[in-house]
Amino acid sequence: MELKPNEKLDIKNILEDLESYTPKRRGWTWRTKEENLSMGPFQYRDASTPLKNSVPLPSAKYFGDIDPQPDCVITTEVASGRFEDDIRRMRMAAWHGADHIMVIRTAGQSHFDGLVEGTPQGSGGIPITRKQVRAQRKALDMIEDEVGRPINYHSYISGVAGPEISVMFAEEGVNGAHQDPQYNVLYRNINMLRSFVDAAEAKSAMVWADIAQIDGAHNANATAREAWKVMPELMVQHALNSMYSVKVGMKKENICLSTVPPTAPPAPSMTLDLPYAVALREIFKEYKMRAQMNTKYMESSTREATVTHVLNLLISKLTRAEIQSTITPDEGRNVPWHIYNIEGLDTAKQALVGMDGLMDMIQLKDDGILREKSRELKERAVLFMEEVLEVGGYFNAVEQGFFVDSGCYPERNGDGISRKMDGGVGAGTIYERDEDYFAPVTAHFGHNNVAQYDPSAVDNPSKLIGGCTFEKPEKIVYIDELDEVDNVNVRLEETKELRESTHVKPEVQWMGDGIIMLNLFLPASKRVAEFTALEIAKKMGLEDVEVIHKEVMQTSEGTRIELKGKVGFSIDTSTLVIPPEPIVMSEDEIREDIEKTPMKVVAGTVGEDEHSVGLREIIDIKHGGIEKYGIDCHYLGTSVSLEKLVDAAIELNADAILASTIISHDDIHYKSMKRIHELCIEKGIRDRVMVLCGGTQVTPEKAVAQGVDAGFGRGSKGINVATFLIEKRREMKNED
Ligand SMILES: Cc1ncc(COP(=O)(O)O)c(/C=N/CC[C@H](N)C(=O)O)c1O
Repeated sequence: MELKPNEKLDIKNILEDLESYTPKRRGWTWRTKEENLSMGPFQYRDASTPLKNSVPLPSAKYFGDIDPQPDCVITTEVASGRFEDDIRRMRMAAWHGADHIMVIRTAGQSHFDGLVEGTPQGSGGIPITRKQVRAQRKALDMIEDEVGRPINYHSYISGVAGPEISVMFAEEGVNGAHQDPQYNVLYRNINMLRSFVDAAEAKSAMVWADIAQIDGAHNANATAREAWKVMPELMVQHALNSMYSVKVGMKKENICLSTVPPTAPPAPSMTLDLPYAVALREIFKEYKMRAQMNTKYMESSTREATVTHVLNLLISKLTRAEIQSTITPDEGRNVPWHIYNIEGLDTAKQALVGMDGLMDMIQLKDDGILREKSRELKERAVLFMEEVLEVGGYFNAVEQGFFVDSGCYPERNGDGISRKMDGGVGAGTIYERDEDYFAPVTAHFGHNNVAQYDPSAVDNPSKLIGGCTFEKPEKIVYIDELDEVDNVNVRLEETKELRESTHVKPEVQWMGDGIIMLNLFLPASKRVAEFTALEIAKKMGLEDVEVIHKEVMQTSEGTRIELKGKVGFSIDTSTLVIPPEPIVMSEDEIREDIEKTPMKVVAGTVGEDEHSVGLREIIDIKHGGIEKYGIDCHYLGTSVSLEKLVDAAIELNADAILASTIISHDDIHYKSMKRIHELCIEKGIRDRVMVLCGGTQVTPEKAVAQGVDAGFGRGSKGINVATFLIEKRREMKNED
């Protein structure tokens, strides 16, 4: 099914016939670099092939709506718990430049000792199931065709059912996955021996399916007490998982090290994080870098998180990152919401495009603290690895609490995460394969006694059963639903009214969740402001109100509060009176009309307003202004008094007055409009002079309510104004 940009995704259509869906391709896709790409008035040195459909940055309108794409893959993490709603967010993300969709799993899935089936709702993530994976990969097939760039689908291969999930991912064409046995051990307390045996099996299936691997080192950043102190250990963790993967047969270009700049301001981030980033890339030259944004030092200020993210992006730019993972600015306060996934993506695109060509102009110093610190970190990492060997290897080192110790190795605080070799989930569940063990499957790791049945099948064991599910997808046992209540069909029924009618409710992550946000300032101390805000929200009729961000402006003078709350109603959009979009005449039609009947206008920025750019763009030829159609414009400049503007219209016998104002304090812009209208009446010209007013804070309907003929808000262009002038003049002529 081909998606149409002006039509919503049909989730029911995506769910149809999933039992026979097979993936279009396997493996990871990198972007295609476009050397010296020309876009609009510019040349780009670090860009990739542009998209067919996308949403440019807001300021792209100044440059012909260009939307250049950085050369690295850009990730967004999506997982609200309802995969059907996440599919819509994936489409929004793809239009904002994401080509790597990472699906967070429902809390604790790592401890499920088997595959989950059906489509249960998750918490903090999605229960990864075959049906849900198929639905999302099928949707991404359509979405990637719509935006014109392959999209990598990604989730996690970890936990007690790691191998089973890996096989399922290989069967279903999943393109990327986290796989790192150290994650099981340190963060999910799964038995270390089981974890590494499972990892060999899981990685083998990944190798067969060409799945790109991301490791779990970033978790040490997030878990350590002082994240900058685990840098030596991180390099050891990267080395252990990378080399283990190579030994299993994974190609190095599919091994992506998950690296997070460890700190954030007010730490002196660059002097701490950049040496580490340089050291890491010097040691792991042959591997890919997956740069993740810092999530440890992230509070509920989305602004602060965004600045930290931009500093993280600078580090990626100064060193290298083949995958740039974006974390939504609100990770510090909620499960990521639609709008924040998009903000994270736009932050990455904006910063990376803004830094296009940077490394052709600067280079990192070859001496000084950068190199000294980088060297020191590498030495500490080597010492760490040497001591691991001294104590008898990784498993012993884990038992002795080597990892995530908050000392900066070789200093130790003794507070590392220690696990017992014979402890944890899945302990004692490894069984030696019998001599006559045989599994007729592809990409199986370890001893598989095929020759006993057919020496010619040693490299292709599944030949003995005519192919396994990897060669014969029709052998996959597809289970649709297991739970009659907790499944997508029930959820779709519950939200049917909103999906299949003209009723609309606000939402942050789920269709119909009704949640909105309020952003307000209260001239009160933090605690008083918090409870005042809650009271305001209740009086507004919001339900389940919760403050999600408090920011002191000054202890007693004021506090900024952000809160969320639910609206209990929906709006039937079919009952709304929505004024038609202003139609735009063709340039030729406008020119012909002006040639036939010349037009003269006076224009100025009024009152005490010195902003001239907006009006100049409406007037000047080079901005596509109305002069290009032959309209005779008399521009009076800025801070023009209202009387002077009206008098000029009289002296010049103008057909129209164009007044611009950006300043909107105390609604001064609307008061000025009303006054211009009144002055034209008082001076007896109102019936023959058109009055148009514009500015970034102008709402057309409110402008007309002041008595003027038209208002033009943010984004208006010369052709909009010219169209109105022609049409209004025709209307006035017909009335005469
Ligand atoms: C190596 C590894 N395996 C599994 C999981 C997840 O495993 P559960 O399903 O048990 O939560 C993770 C999680 N990482 C955090 C995601 C981060 N926001 C990221 O972008 O990387 C992991 O790092």
